[in-house]
This record gives sequence, structure tokens and C-alpha cells, in this order.
Amino acid sequence: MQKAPKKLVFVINPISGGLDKNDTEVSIQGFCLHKGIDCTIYRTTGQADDMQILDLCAVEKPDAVVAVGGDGTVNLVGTMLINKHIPLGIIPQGSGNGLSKDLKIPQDFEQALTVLSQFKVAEIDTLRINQIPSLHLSDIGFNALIVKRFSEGDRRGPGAYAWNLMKEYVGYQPKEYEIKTDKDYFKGKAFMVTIANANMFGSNATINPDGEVDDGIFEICILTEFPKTAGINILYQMYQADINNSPYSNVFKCKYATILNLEKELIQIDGEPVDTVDKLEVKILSNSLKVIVP
Ligand SMILES: Nc1ncnc2c1ncn2[C@@H]1O[C@H](COP(=O)(O)OP(=O)(O)OP(=O)(O)O)[C@@H](O)[C@H]1O
Repeated sequence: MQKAPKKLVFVINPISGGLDKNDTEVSIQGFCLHKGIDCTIYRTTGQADDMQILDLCAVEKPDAVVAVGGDGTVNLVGTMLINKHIPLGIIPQGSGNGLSKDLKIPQDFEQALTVLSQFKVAEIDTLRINQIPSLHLSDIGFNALIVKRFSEGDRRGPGAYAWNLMKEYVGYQPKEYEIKTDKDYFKGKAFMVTIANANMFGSNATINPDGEVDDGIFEICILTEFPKTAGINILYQMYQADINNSPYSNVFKCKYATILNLEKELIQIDGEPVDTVDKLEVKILSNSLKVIVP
């Protein structure tokens, strides 16, 4: 256990998970008062938040910056702390909260606050996808389409994600990719190609059962073309963390990968849609992010 934190900046996303954050803010202030922690709160606007948070950190010099939101908020805060000495804290308050689950951070608000005050810091790997940082899971293909639909919709929360998934599944056509890693090669159609630093999506579906966030490698998980009728079984295998035993699953463990997105399919990085490109270069930055963990 390390020294207790004296000063924390909390970055609260007011819309994440469709949850009201007024009580959250009051509870955080009460917790910090009780623990003798100097606390500064920044509420995201969705516009140029990164610059404002960086300015705030330069002034406050906090012991950690805590993302209070979902994976998008964790990515916003985490990416600005890569290769810095300030750790990322996470209070899961999103629709999925994928990275926090992979880091075993409690989903319960009070318990997550306790983890912060214990201030145990670990180092995890991060990825660079065409210079864009990724902490968790990014992909090209079906899931990126669902992430796009989710981000365009008015509803948040896990139900909205599941609704989009059901609506898009039947009509989705696999796309063509060419993938080279330091050891492996694939060319063909895939339902989705996941670039994985971790294991599971925020929905609890495990796409990469063997992934470790701190092993210095990442996985390219290719879900190849499959008959529509196999979908239920594939989903079941993901929820059983058994997808690697599917005949449609190919996993490449690597330190470097080039993905040719031959049909310019949609891309999402850590739960946020990004502009599509026809070539992705992926590399790993080992132990590049400090994170507060249980
Ligand atoms: N004040 C705000 N108003 C509107 N959008 C915002 C605001 N603050 C942040 N955002 C947007 O919120 C999104 C990030 O939400 P976040 O990922 O944290 O929650 P979520 O999508 O509900 O959960 P998860 O990613 O875990 O599924 C970003 O697209 C960001 O631009």
C-alpha cells in the first residue's frame, strides 16, 4: 500500500451511463472531506475537455486524476496521463465500464472510492493505433457499428447498447481485411477485428480471454465470417469467456500489427467512434500508464 493521496482531481462526465451525477459530486466531496483529501472537480462538456483538464492539472498538481464516467471518460483522462507520473483513478459510472472491470475495480460507488483512498498503483500497457492512444479494446467491424449507433442515439446505458446490437445483427455483412503482425498473417472476411489490450467489453462479453493489461503484448482477435445461425453460440461463448474455442476465432499475440481495412469499415477506439482509415498501424507502449487498482 502506498501513501494516501492528498490532492485529487475528479473528472465527472455528467451524461455517462444515463446517471444523474449531482449526488455523485456531493458524495465525492463528502468522502474527500472525511479523508482529508483536497478535491477539485471538473465536469466534462464533451468539447476540448482534454486541454482544460491539462491546464487544471498544471495548476493543482494532483496525486491522481480520477475519471468518473464510462470508458470514454476513462480514455479521455487515461490518454493524457500516458508516460506521466500521475496515476489514473476510476469511479465506474458509465454504460459499460469495460476497463474498470478488467482492472477489478469495484462497480459499487462506495467501494470504488475506498480503492482510491488505499492508493495502490500499478502500471499497465497502452496501445497506439495510428498515433491514437487506446487503453482497452478497439475494433473494426460489427462492434464499431454498434458503438457508432449508440453514440448517435439519445439513450445511454446497457439496454441501449443491446438494442442497437439486435437491430444491426441480421443485416450486417462481414468485411475484407489483411492483417500482418510480427508473427502471423490473415487475409479474408471478418465479422470484426478487435485490437485488445484487455479482456472484456463493458457488456461483460469476453472477446480476449487470455489478455493481460501488463504483459507487454496485445492481441488481435479476429472473428471470421460465420453463418448468422452461429451468432447465439458465439455470444454465449463470449459470456463464458470461451470464445477462443470457437472455430471462427483467430487470436494473434503480438507487439506490432498492420491492419489493412480493405473496405474502409467503421472503427471504434475504447468505445468512441473515430474517422475510418484504410490502414491501421498498432504498437504497444509497455507499462506506460499508472493506474490505481484494488
Ligand atoms: N457534458 C456533456 N454533454 C454531452 N456529452 C458529453 C458531455 N461530457 C462528455 N460527453 C461525451 O460523453 C462521451 C463519453 O461517455 P462515457 O463513455 O464516459 O459514458 P458511456 O458511453 O455512458 O459509458 P461506456 O463508455 O462505459 O459505455 C463522449 O462522447 C463525450 O464527448
